[in-house]
Amino acid sequence: MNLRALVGHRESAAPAVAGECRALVEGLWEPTWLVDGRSLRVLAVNDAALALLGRHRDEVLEQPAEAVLDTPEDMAFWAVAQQPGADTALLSRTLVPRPGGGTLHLERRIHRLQGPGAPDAYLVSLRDLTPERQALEERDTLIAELRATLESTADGLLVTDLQGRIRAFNRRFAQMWQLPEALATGDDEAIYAWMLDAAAEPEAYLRQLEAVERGVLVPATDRFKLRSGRVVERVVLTQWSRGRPLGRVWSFRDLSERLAADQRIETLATTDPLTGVPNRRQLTERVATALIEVQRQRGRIALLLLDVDRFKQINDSLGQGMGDRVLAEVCSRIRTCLRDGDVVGRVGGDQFAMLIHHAGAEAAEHAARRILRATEAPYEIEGAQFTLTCSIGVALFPEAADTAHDLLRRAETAMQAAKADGRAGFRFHRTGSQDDEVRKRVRLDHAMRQVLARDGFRLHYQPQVDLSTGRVVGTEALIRWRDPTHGDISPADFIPVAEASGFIVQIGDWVLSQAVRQAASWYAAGRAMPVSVNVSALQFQQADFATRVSRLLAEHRLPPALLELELTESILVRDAAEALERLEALAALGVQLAIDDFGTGYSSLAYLKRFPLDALKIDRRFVRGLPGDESDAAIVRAIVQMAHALGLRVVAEGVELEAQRGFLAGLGCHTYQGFLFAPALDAQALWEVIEPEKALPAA
Ligand SMILES: Nc1nc2c(ncn2[C@@H]2O[C@@H]3COP(=O)(O)O[C@H]4[C@@H](O)[C@H](n5cnc6c(=O)[nH]c(N)nc65)O[C@@H]4COP(=O)(O)O[C@H]3[C@H]2O)c(=O)[nH]1
Repeated sequence: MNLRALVGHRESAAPAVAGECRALVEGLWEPTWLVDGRSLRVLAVNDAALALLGRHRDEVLEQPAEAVLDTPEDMAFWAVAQQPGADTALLSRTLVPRPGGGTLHLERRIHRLQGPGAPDAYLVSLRDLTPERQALEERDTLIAELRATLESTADGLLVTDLQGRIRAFNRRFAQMWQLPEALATGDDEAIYAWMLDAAAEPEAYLRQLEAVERGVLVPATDRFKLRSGRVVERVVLTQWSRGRPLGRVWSFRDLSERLAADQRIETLATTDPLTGVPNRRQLTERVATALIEVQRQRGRIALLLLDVDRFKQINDSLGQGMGDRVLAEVCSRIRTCLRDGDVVGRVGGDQFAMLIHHAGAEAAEHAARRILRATEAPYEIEGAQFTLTCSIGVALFPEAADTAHDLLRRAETAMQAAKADGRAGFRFHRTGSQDDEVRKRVRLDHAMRQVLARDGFRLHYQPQVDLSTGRVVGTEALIRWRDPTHGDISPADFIPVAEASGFIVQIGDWVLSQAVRQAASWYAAGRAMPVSVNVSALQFQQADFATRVSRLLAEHRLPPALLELELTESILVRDAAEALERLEALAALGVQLAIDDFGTGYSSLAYLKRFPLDALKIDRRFVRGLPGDESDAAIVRAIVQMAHALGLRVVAEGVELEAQRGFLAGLGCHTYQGFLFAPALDAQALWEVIEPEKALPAA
């Protein structure tokens, strides 16, 4: 409907026009009224205006214009409206009381209708801004609430659009990434570069990021480490609006404390707080894991259970604090006796369990003896000096049991048996056949002691022959034991028993003095014939070993160069620093030092260079396959080359065939010994080989 056209009629037919104007105003959506231009009285007003302002039609119709809206601004407008040059229009916002309470935010427009045919009237219309204002206020509140939520979370949050442009991040994010103040308002690239630089492994970080970006809409979670050492979990979620992805929310959570706490809980749950070693629970688990592994490889393990004898007395007499110190010391001594990979755990008040890998009866026995020796050495704690003993029970897998729980129980029973046996010792958990074996070893050990006491051992000497000249240039002393009933007993059988029981020290002493005496007597007879003597680890470890050697040489007036000591590789590896000291003392005496059974142990160039050695003996296991076995040939060739490079003499053992001799000579090996030339002979027979013309002088 055309307002102007309609209102234009009023001039010609005033009452009809007033009615039309009213109808026109009534028909408008907006709250509107019409004010007569001359009288400034309200001509017409629509229901929308009356409802909004809470007025009744009769209150305003024909009334002065300000009867509808009486704000100061409106009143001022109408007051001067008749004056020449006065404003003909007004547009502004205003506040009026809402009928029934509250305030209305209005935009009011007064507009004088002008132009040909237009009635002389003012059209006043209102726009209710209240809902818009409310929406704005609500949005501001919502934003404030969201911001507060963003800031109140413990996670670092970063909001980006789909192109990765940063839209917002919270303070925690800036803290977590240690974002400098200047960067916080910096450009996106600088922030991203900073983040990349803060990652402990930038390459991996980038790869993870790319993976996240590829899967735009898929929620992703990953973890990475910062250079500060902190571990961060990242969760990426897509932001949606009306079914369309808008961007992503990256939340970063610092897991370091949680992981450390988990670790602490795990440690508390699995370790013994006093000694720091695994507790019973963890030890049992470790045994169970080892069993699975060992079963697969058909291997063996030994479980030793140690109980400190009469620990209650220690606790009662020295106090519980000291008792704890003693247990800690016992534990640390046990640890020194174990190899890497073996495990000690505290499984009870004064009980420790040791898991020994790859150990059969012999190795377990060695370990038990080592541990007993270590724990029985004198203690000095806070000025108190004392000694203690321990009892050990040994259970072997697969003989004794095949579960961790049973193995522990068997070790415990064996430990109880050791206690019942008088303490300060060890016992195996026994099956019948093991019993037999141990009985045999005990008998052998006993017999050995008696043989030594009545001087029943003999030494034989195996000639060592120069490969280039064919002359005998040395001998190896080998112990012999002939039992009246059992005949010859091989050193390969009784030496390990003597080593396990410690009796090897006495046997070794005897061999050494016997060999020195023999070499001295050959020397006195005009034959400088070097003698090599096997030295066991335990013997070598005696603190006064070098002194004893020196005393023997002096006593028999043997030039030190005529005595060679054969040591096994394990001696050098076990306690390298101490071994070096002892070897240097021996080298200083002038005796020769050789590594026996070279290649079977822990061959390492490092120790060959470090120790003052003179010779290497190639183990006869490598000589056996010569010259046909390629791997033996390669090993022997490598050993000879290495010895040449280090300026060491090489002696090949166990040469039985001419072809072996020829091969070794071809390689430049210096000497050999073996049945090809002669087995170990008694001194008389050897003399006949080396000095057929001369009679043997008495040893
Ligand atoms: N198949 C074969 N064997 C040969 C040949 N030539 C020599 N043999 C044997 O090889 C062994 C060499 O001694 P070993 O490697 O030091 O190995 C020795 C050594 O480890 C130990 N042993 C012997 N006597 C002593 C000793 O006085 N003290 C110490 N600590 N250990 C000793 O007992 C091991 C065995 O000694 P034995 O039975 O005397 O065995 C000796 C010797 O008789 C050969 O051509 N073929």
